[in-house]
Amino acid sequence: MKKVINSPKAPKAIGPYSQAIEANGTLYISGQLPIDVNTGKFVEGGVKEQTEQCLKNIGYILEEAGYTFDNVVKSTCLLGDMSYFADMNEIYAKYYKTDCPARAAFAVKALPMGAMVEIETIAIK
Ligand SMILES: CC(=[NH2+])C(=O)[O-]
Repeated sequence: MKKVINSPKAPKAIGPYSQAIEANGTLYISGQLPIDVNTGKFVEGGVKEQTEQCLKNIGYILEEAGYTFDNVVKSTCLLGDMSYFADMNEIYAKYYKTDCPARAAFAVKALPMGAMVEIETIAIK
C-alpha cells in the first residue's frame, strides 16, 4: 500500500506528483526545489541558499512522515551547472555528517522554474 505524504511546511508540488510517497517502510521524496513555502518563490541568493532551502524542505517532509535525516539512504542532487558542485556539497555536508547516504549528483540542461538545485531523497525506517 502507498501513503501520500503532504507537509504544509514544504512547498506544494508544481506538477502532477506528490511531495512524497511512503510504501513498505520506504519514503520516496520527490525532487525538492528551493521554494520557500512562505513566499511561494525561490529563496533569495545563490547555490548555497538554494541547496539549504531544498534540504529544509526535505527535512519538513521527513518530519511529516516521522523520519529524520538519519533515515535517508539515497539522494540525487540535480544541478543546473557542475560549477555549483562545491557550493552544494558545502551545505549538503551540514545535513549529512557521518554515514552519509548513497548519492548521485548530475548537472542537467535545465531544472523546473530555472532552479539551480533540485534534490531527490529516499529514506527507510
Ligand atoms: C520538481 C519536481 N520534482 C518535478 O517532478 O517536477
